[in-house]
Amino acid sequence: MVSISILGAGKIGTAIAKSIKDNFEVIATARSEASLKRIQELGIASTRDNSYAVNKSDIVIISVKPQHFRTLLTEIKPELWIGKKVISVMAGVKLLTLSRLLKGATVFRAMPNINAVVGKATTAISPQKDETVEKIFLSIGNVYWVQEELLDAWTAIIGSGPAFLAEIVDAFALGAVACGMPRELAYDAILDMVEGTVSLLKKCKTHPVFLRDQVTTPAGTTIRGLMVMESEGVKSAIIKTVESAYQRAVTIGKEIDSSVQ
Ligand SMILES: NC(=O)C1=CN([C@@H]2O[C@H](COP(=O)(O)OP(=O)(O)OC[C@H]3O[C@@H](n4cnc5c(N)ncnc54)[C@H](OP(=O)(O)O)[C@@H]3O)[C@@H](O)[C@H]2O)C=CC1
Ligand SMILES: O=C(O)[C@@H]1CCC=N1
Repeated sequence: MVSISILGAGKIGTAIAKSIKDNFEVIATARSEASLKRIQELGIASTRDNSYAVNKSDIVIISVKPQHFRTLLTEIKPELWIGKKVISVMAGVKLLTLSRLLKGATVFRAMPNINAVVGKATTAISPQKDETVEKIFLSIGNVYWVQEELLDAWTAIIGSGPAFLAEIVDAFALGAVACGMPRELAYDAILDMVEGTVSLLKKCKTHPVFLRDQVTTPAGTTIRGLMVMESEGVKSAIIKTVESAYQRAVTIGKEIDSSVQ
């Protein structure tokens, strides 16, 4: 069985570990006792010793925060990277940086999202297709092989996207409460509506603007709401939201690259 170590089994690392543990031999690392215990309780081997984990495995997934990457590296003997496949899910950290630091390893950069927790992640991977790497990420959802140039944008839209959508759902719920709807009913109904809208957009492959126009009755309710969205700059705010997250991914990449020279 192919063995995989997951260095930094937090939110994303644990979601991956849970999904692959039946098909791969998995060992996960963390720093705190609480995290190590949490991982063990899921039936996954855990250790604080990153060198031990890397030494034991064919494939290594690095899922610490980018800011913790440098410290992580100091804990692993450099010769242990030789011959390993190493997949980083860290935001921003470039393949060039990885291959410079992990000498002798074949490096991949992947960007999943938190939907991995329910097997619905949308992961982009670079640089070139590898069957085993693909199998790992197919176990948490859909996989797209893309050029690395797209990964910072992917991070902003698909990686951070669930947080942005959650904010929008919450805003809808507050609107519902403002109109007198009970909060719990509102959340259930809004999530159904979001799911249905996504199905419609996917099934009919319609442009979102076409769907919008189908809903918008002349002198009806929707146009009044759309007028507010327009005057409040909602679309522009969302474009800027994504662009700002993208810029941060680019900056993280530069910061990490210069901090590990
Ligand atoms: N959260 C998300 O939605 C997404 C995150 N990512 C990327 O995934 C990475 C992890 O994010 P996330 O899971 O949210 O973060 P978490 O903080 O949940 O997880 C990070 C984990 O790393 C562990 N850790 C830190 N330093 C070390 C070390 N030296 N040795 C071993 N373990 C260590 C921490 O251990 P302890 O718990 O003991 O402190 C923690 O469990 C980031 O680089 C992020 O950019 C990518 C896509 C989506
Ligand atoms: O916020 C972050 O930096 C990470 C990357 C994508 C989602 N969370």
